Amino acid sequence: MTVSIDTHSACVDFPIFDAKTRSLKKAFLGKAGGTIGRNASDVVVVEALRDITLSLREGDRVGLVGHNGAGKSTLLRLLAGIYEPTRGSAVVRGRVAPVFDLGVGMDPEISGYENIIIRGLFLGQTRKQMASKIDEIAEFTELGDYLDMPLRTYSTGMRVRIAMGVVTSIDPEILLLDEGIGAVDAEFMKKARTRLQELVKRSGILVFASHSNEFLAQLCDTAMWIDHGQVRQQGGIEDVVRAYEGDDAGDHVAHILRELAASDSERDGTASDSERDGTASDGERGA
Ligand SMILES: Nc1ncnc2c1ncn2[C@@H]1O[C@H](COP(=O)(O)OP(=O)(O)OP(=O)(O)O)[C@@H](O)[C@H]1O
Repeated sequence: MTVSIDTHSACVDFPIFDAKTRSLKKAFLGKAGGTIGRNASDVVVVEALRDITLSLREGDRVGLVGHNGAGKSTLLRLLAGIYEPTRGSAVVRGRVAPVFDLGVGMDPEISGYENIIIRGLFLGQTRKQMASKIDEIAEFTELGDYLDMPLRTYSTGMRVRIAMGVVTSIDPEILLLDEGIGAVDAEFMKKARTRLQELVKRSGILVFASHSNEFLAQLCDTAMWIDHGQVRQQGGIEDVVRAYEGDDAGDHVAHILRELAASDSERDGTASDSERDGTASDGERGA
């Protein structure tokens, strides 16, 4: 099956039944957040997304940038099928792995091992697939005997290790990432970063919302600037970040992209086993 995402003039409104309507300034656009208005029934609504038309195909890696409340998370949830468009349409073909909240799908009363399986099922894997990956994931987490202990005995970072281990072990057709994944301790992130980049390479389509230009440059090719629920600009990641955040940020992205290209070509000279494996799984996926 070919993977694809197509939305046509998709809108998402959130009706707010208990809004203090007296203090509502009509047509006022703050810097953050979607437009506040009224629907046909005169109920106050937040227009989180307005007329989003986009078309993504296999191989697309799109970063979402924009102010707080611009609509990035709402767009990811629309693509994940968590929200239906209020108007317009959203058609998503392919197995979606939504990675929004690393804690979702984890049970504090069962062991780390059991949580690895559960979390994998939550992301669309089968029990058999998870059983074949569990040793490798366990090793990645470096949690040792803790994996037999109930999850409630873990620190936050230890839980994140489990979640990251599982997320980066799957083969998603459509990977939807919210930025929370950036919040891991630096040393572990270094190790997780390579796995995350490999995960993205295996995915058919990536849509990634983040405020970190470094992360965006590492994982995406193109970007989309969401502004008050609308697509303000779409294009190469450097251009979009430059338009959204200014020249310093644009230059920073350009610098990261140059560094990545340099280290890629350095590695290409001496292709490692993991790279050859990566190419092989690219070919296998989608069969
Ligand atoms: N469940 C909800 N009920 C009401 N309004 C909501 C809900 N979820 C989001 N919104 C509103 O929709 C708009 C878009 O929010 P969204 O979370 O998509 O923004 P975002 O771009 O992801 O922001 P951030 O960068 O701060 O994470 C905001 O105005 C927000 O207040």
